[in-house]
Amino acid sequence: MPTTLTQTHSRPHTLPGRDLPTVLVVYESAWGNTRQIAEAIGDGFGAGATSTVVPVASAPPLDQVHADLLVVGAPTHAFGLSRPGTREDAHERGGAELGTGVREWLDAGTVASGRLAATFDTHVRHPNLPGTASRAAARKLRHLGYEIVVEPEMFWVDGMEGPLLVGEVERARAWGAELARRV
Ligand SMILES: Cc1cc2nc3c(=O)[nH]c(=O)nc-3n(C[C@H](O)[C@H](O)[C@H](O)COP(=O)(O)O)c2cc1C
Repeated sequence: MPTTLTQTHSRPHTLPGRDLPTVLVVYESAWGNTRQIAEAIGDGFGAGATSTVVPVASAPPLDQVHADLLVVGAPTHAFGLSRPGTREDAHERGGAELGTGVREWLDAGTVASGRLAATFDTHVRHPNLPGTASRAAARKLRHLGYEIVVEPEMFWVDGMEGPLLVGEVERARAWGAELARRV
């Protein structure tokens, strides 16, 4: 079942006295490719966690995130995380108008309020450009004191607007399931 801001999963057979881990997936997306990946990652957690998937504009301030695992995803813009200018560029090319991004959300954080984090991005495969949003986000989270539980992961789109390459949604679901085993 897809997870959204308002929907959460709960395990039907929870052991008495053992709470489910909580996972917050925060994403940025101009054309919806990163959103699809974020939702598939949330699906991958299945009933093993209470997971919430939320666009960065609706996310709580980073300092108020107390999830057992924080997952952050963004489209790669200019070899890293988007900036106001690259988001404006995306909007002029037909993407959504985004008032803020993952860079600003992370930069507003002052301390790791959680312990564990993971990052992902969407990225054009051809040509294979250097620099990714997921590595930039992981650096910022590490700097705040988060432990990055797995290597930053890239998911491939066919071009500026997407679509995602065949199999990437399934790979994202599998990545979510793998993350669920790390919390
Ligand atoms: C201004 C701008 C700069 C971009 N720079 C890069 C880049 O450096 N490397 C890359 O692989 N893709 C780049 N892209 C393509 C984005 O990665 C692609 O638009 C994104 O993955 C789509 O995801 P979304 O639908 O979630 O916005 C760029 C896109 C825009 C709009």
